[in-house]
Amino acid sequence: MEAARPAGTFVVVGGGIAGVTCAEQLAVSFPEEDILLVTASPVIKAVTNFRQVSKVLEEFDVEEQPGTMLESRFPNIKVIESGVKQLKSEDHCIFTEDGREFVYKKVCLCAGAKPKLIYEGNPRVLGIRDTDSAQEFQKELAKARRIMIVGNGGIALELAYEIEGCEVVWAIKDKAIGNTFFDAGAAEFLTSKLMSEKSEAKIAHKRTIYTVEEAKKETRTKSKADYVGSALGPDWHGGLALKGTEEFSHSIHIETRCEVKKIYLEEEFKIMKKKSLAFPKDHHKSVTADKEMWPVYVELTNGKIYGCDFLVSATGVTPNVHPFLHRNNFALGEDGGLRVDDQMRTSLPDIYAAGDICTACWQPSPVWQQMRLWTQARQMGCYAAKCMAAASMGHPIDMDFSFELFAHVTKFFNYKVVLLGKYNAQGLGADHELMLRCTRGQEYVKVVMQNGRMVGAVLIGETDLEETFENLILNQMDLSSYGEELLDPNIDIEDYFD
Ligand SMILES: Cc1cc2nc3c(=O)[nH]c(=O)nc-3n(C[C@H](O)[C@H](O)[C@H](O)COP(=O)(O)OP(=O)(O)OC[C@H]3O[C@@H](n4cnc5c(N)ncnc54)[C@H](O)[C@@H]3O)c2cc1C
Ligand SMILES: NC(=O)c1ccc[n+]([C@@H]2O[C@H](COP(=O)([O-])OP(=O)(O)OC[C@H]3O[C@@H](n4cnc5c(N)ncnc54)[C@H](O)[C@@H]3O)[C@@H](O)[C@H]2O)c1
Repeated sequence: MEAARPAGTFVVVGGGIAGVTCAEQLAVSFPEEDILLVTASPVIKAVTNFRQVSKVLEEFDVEEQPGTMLESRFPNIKVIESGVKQLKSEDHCIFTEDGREFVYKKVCLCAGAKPKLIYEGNPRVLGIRDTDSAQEFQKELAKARRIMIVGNGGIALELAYEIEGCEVVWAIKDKAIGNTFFDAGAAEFLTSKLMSEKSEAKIAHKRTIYTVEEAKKETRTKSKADYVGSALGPDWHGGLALKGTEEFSHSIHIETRCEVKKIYLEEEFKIMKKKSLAFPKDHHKSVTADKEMWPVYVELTNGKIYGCDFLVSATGVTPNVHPFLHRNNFALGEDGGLRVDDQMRTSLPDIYAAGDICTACWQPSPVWQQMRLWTQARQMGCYAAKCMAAASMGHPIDMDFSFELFAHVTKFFNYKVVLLGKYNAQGLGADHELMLRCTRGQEYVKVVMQNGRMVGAVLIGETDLEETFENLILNQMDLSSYGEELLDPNIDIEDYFD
């Protein structure tokens, strides 16, 4: 006898970009059905002003909104504001913090990720993930004279450029800045901008819009404070004054090829009688001992010790799988995310996952890789909903086109940055060539070539090359005969390949 089809609704867990996009798409696919969006955060993230810049590049704004706004846009979505504390996969149900139980026929887990902090729990170590943690950081920065940033990815890059009025010691494991996005050449291009005084007319670029009044946030209960809110995204710092106590605009010192060896709070440090270093204002002068006392001291693996007001750990994220693991034997990826296949299914029946929580385990296109980014959260959320709908109707669907080519557009140091395909020659071994074009202070163009074909590119500045390069990577045209002309600024490459 055929097993009875489980009753229940479509449920989505998480009110970040992945969850909201998934719920919206389900609401469109099943206008007659109720879609439940269960989220621990008091606000949801909505994608607005979506622009398809080219075939795969997309840009959009993000608004933090109360759940009721989503409900009014999609009358068949119901937002439940409570964290999921348990998932019973065998019974097809979830239990929320406020004591409710919801039975699902299919559920998509979109609970995001948490910052992977070094020295988690130390009161002088901060991480940045959601609006609350960003505001906490801003509050501490407003009292600070010197901070240390540890990590070399997106958050560290943004902070290093944005912070004013505070000395910043930036400690990185690598030899150049921004290792998750750039090679040493691009890093050098950006470092020169970082080290020169920031332009006075700093262009305002605030894209994240916060529409929820402070009052609403203050009504959060203590138990909810244990949950992380949705991750911040493009221009998260646009509305925050990232300023320390001092009057200078920018003061940064980079310590390369080192990690944090140990952290000492002030009292501990005094007893040890070790020496800390003064902030190296002039790189040509020899380093001197610091005469000031600081709330925390950071000893680096290169032997140097710096005192500071606090340390920001911008050291990546871990998928937020913990609330769902109890008695559920999920297959996990190497990075700890829920493994999903090409239909966004986890290893357990009727459970899908999308966004930062999941690890893409399908055979990817040769020029796509997963990165925990805003754009991928939206694409995965949307595609997961389509897969859930297709499975309900009994047929799988083809992989969405957005997974054909990795494409990310962002802004670092006020430059537009476009990353395409294997932009850092990821996984290509020695079997590739790089071509470069660089005009200091203006643009940096790097293409990654393999067997005469373009497989990746980094475009910094207003290069206008993204669409053409995207096409060249997608159509894998043999470009061997063009040689270096490919990057010749005197040739209009768009006309060339028309
Ligand atoms: C400071 C910062 C800057 C960034 N900048 C960029 C950028 O410029 N460009 C870019 O592409 N990406 C950026 N990112 C990354 C991007 O924000 C994330 O990849 C993306 O938002 C992930 O979306 P998500 O929906 O998967 O997860 P999240 O946004 O983390 O949402 C998870 C949701 O699940 C909820 N939740 C958690 N646990 C539970 C539970 N047990 N029960 C119910 N609900 C739960 C949370 O409250 C939240 O609503 C940035 C990230 C940070 C932290
Ligand atoms: N503009 C953007 O696209 C943008 C901006 C900010 C954040 N983000 C995203 O938000 C998420 C969080 O950002 P993030 O900067 O924390 O993560 P990230 O993954 O971008 O970078 C983490 C960095 O920390 C370093 N690191 C890891 N462990 C370390 C340790 N123990 N000691 C020293 N360094 C260590 C890594 O080498 C890496 O440089 C990421 O998914 C990131 O892609 C994107």
